[in-house]
Amino acid sequence: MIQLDKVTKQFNTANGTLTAVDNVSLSINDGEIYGIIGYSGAGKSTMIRLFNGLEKPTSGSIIVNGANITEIKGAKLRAARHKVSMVFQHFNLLWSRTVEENIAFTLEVAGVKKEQRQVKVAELIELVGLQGREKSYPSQLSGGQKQRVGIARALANEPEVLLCDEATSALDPETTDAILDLLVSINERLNITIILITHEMHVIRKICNRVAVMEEGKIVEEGDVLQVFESPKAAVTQKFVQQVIETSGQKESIKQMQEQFPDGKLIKLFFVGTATERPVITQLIRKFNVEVNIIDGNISPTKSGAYGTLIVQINGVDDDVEKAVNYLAAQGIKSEVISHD
Ligand SMILES: Nc1ncnc2c1ncn2[C@@H]1O[C@H](COP(=O)(O)OP(=O)(O)OP(=O)(O)O)[C@@H](O)[C@H]1O
Repeated sequence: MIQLDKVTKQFNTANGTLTAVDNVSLSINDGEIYGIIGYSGAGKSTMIRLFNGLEKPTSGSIIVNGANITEIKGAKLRAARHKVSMVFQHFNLLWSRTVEENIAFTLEVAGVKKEQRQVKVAELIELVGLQGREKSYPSQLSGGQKQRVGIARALANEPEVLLCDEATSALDPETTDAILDLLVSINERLNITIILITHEMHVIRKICNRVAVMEEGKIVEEGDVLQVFESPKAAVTQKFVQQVIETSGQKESIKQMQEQFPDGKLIKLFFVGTATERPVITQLIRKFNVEVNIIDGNISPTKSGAYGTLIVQINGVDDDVEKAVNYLAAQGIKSEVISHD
């Protein structure tokens, strides 16, 4: 468990005191994937550096797995830091070393014997899916492969916490998804706590259990990812949520849709934590005497179920349409009628 209690970090600059992290309290459970999201300058990098003692808070306390890293020093601090590893946006690899030598480096520094190092490196290469690339140099790897090396290296000394500093921001969307999948499988296989910072809500939605939204050094909102998606309170959170839920169609006016589909009822369905494997729309057509056209939608999986919206046109006699809408409600799918015929 990681606990921050009223943590503030200030920097002295030429223009006076700058508060990068402002009175932040939060707790992160063992084994969860916790995301911190914010725009540039919100204080995310400073926050993540506080977790491994790279920055010292101006005030407040940080407890990582029982150790108050704001108070301990020397060997105790080094041991506590050992349990927290970091993955970087720009990989931070040693360019003159091969993949296996990069991963072995942390073990060399820790004084692990050669035979043990070789076993561990082989294990890590398999874990991150880099078999066959052991002898390659970083310059011969794709961005995604470089980040796999960065992740393997971070895991070499068997940390309890993995910090990811914009670990996918330098990657294209497909590679981002593959690296996020890898982080989830590492979290599940090794039961390691992952804390990531990002400016992309897609990353939060895809892999995090909980999220904290940062603005001007403060946590302005915090909670389960689905809950935050369902009812974002702070303006900045609403903006982030929009990033992932608006489809091209929904960005256009609803009025246009109403003109294009004048018959029946246009209904917006909200899927929040819904099991996507249930064929709800098929059941709707089978059970009721209605026709359903899917007009627009954006539903994506989160760690706790599907999240998103679907706009459908339901055609039929009033009574049947109403029954169909009630059926959806009974299935836990909220709906909003956006037009009547
Ligand atoms: N060492 C430092 N000295 C002075 N000011 C700093 C220092 N590090 C960060 N800051 C300031 O603290 C504020 C928060 O910066 P931080 O890098 O933590 O934000 P961020 O959310 O990570 O932004 P980005 O995504 O652009 O890195 C900024 O105003 C930044 O200029």
